[in-house]
Amino acid sequence: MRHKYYEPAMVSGRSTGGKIPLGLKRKGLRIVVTGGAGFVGSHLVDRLISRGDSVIVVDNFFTGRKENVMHHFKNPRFEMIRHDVVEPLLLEVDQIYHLACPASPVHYKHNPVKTIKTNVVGTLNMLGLAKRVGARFLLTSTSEVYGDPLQHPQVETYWGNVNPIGNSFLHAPFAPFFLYFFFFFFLVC
Ligand SMILES: O=C(O)[C@H]1O[C@H](OP(=O)(O)OP(=O)(O)OC[C@H]2O[C@@H](n3ccc(=O)[nH]c3=O)[C@H](O)[C@@H]2O)[C@H](O)[C@@H](O)[C@@H]1O
Repeated sequence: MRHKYYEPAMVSGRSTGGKIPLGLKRKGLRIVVTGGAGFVGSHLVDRLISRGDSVIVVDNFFTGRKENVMHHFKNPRFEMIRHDVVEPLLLEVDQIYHLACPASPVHYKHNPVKTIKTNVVGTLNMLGLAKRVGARFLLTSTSEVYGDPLQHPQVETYWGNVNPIGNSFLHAPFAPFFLYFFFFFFLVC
């Protein structure tokens, strides 16, 4: 009986957690990072590039800055698109990290209707892309979903101190449920 030998996938000296057959290098993924020119997004891009993935940043530069990612400009595994996620976008990718959103109160209150569109329509567009190309999807949210937390810092097991019937209903994390609702509605009706 032949045995397959596996080793942890190592890229840049770091284990990626998955297992690949001995002797084979981990294949780089094609990843889109919306909001990748922002604070959190640009650090995520650094990490993805350093582990060998190809990254497409999609950002409308509402608060993000090219300077945050310009050190990757000459890297053939890096691309950047000025695009508002409220408009649909078709890209062939393996994974989607969806971070595009005005983050601080002064920005998300600047145009509340546009903020809701970004969170709901933008997230639906990115979920639609994920469904079309079979990509894995990660949605980032905000500590605001904890409401006025009773515990600091908030650990993963803490469910927050929030009234779920309030404005939070319109937060982007609920968009997947809207999507399921619409699919169900159109399939059944
Ligand atoms: O903690 C949080 O609440 C926020 O944390 C991060 O936000 P952060 O990186 O701190 O904020 P920015 O540096 O402003 O990054 C947001 C990025 O999204 C982009 N963006 C914003 C709005 C928009 O409509 N489209 C869009 O691409 C901005 O230009 C920017 O590059 C996440 O990116 C947000 O999704 C999250 O809401």
